[in-house]
Amino acid sequence: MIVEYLALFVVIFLIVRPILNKIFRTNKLPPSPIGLPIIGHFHLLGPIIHRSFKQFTDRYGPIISLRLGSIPCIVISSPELARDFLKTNEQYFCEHNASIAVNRLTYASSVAFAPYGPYFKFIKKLTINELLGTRPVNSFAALRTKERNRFLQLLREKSQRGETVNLTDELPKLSNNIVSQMILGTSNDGDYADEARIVIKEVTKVFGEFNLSDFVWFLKNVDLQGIGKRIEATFKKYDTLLEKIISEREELRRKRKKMVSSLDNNDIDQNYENGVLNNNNNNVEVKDFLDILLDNLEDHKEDIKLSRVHIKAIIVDYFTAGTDTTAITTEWALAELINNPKVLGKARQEIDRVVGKTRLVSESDSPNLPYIQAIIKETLRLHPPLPLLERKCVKQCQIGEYIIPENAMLFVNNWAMARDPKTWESPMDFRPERFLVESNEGGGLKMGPIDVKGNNFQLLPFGAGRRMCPGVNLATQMLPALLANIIQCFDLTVPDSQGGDPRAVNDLGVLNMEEAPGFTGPRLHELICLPVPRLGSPLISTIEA
Ligand code: HEM
Repeated sequence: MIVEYLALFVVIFLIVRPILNKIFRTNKLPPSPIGLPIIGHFHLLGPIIHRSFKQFTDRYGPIISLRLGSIPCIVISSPELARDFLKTNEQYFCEHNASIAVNRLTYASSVAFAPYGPYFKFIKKLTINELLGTRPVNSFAALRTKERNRFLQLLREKSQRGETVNLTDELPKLSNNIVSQMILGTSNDGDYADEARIVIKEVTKVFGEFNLSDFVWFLKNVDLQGIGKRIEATFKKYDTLLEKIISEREELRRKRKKMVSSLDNNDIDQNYENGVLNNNNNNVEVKDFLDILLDNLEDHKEDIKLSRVHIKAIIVDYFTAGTDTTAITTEWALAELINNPKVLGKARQEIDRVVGKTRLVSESDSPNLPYIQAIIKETLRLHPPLPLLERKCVKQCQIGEYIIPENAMLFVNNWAMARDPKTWESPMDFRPERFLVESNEGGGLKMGPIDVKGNNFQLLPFGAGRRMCPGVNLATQMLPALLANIIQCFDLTVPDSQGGDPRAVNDLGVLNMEEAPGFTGPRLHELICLPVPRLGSPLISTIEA
């Protein structure tokens, strides 16, 4: 009997509460589907969270509130709301929300999840000056060319042997080689690459999972989904790897110091040129980002003193943030081009007209290749590598008619915004032309006003404002040239037997474009292609790594 009364009470409470809220406006939260006690709206979420959020948005409008366990969440899905939250009220949403997985896997010292305070500002400045600002990104152009050429060579070898290439596996290797050499130096060319990539894959997977322990307070220490166990296993693997990388570097630095102290002042002047030490074995050592971090650790000259744990966390941050995002963008772009041969044809026409057929496209050609750039933008629109921007409300605030509670999670649904016909004409079509406008100078097309840097809030693949992605320069330099090189040199044909996955491609040779669950919106099916040199392209024999 008591159970029946209790059930009746819960049902009445669930029905009456929203009505009372509406009448008395007691909580002024945005509209919300009916939730359950304790778990809130968890039971309504499917495996791909941004899809579930879009279904709620289609029903309740562009701003909704949810409760995931005990955590209030706000989901927004329009450029106007994105501007309200990320620009007009940016001070309330300038932090990322750190989950249990993030805290453990980044030693609770991640820059990406740090509060917007002195530590974050110090590392951001250091990163822009030494790694990801325009100057350092330009200074690594030769490294990127070398890695792109290696990738093209791989495609050439595969094509000569008549073998397929698994792009889902190979593209992250390329991006990880670039990011890891930018951080750890070119002498580490591939030393840790395989181990690092496996670990990064595991880290990004765990980051993307909704862990009940994050949301239901009494499950905080209960590992119902087994995620905690996987976090620990992943942590052990990469902590060992990072210790190895840092210890080897410390040993090398000790040797370098010894060598310098054995030189007299004249020798030092002769051996050091522009901050570069030549150790007489033609072995020139340039300070890389890891050296700069270790300088801070050893010298303690800066206001912010880094610890070994900070350094490990920073490496994890940049490895994970920079690898999958760029690889997945290239993979989706190639898949879209395979499914849209007209777009591919126009892209090639542009390359042949601007660059010709006797040399490879280089990064410096990008400004003259607006159609290629528009393909990258269109890919980032339809397949944003971070389908959900996640922020945390650091202080209760009022936005429009709604009160946003402190510690609420904010989700900006990039994926849903790209599919809104109010913002985009025929949103589901892959149409790079939407980003181009007529050029006054001699006809033709040029880039239109919508950029990827969040300035007009229609397109937010890199986020916006103070917590916007610092890798945007690197990604926008790297992606157009890589895509252009691949399509300049090869036709990618899709064999029916996509690694034995019958659903990856249909009878007409059209690729299945479904996504898998995950932090970075990966493709459900691997992209496996047979590279065939473009007819008569003499370029392929000239590729040098
Ligand atoms: C296509 C490539 C990439 C995309 C689409 C992308 C996207 C994003 C997004 C959406 C955010 C969150 C921004 C926000 O909250 O407003 C972010 C943050 C971040 N990204 Fe990227 N990213 C890419 C490449 C990179 C690369 C190459 C690196 C570095 C090597 C990088 C490092 C970071 C870091 C450190 C953060 C945290 C920033 C902070 O907390 O302020 N990203 N990225």
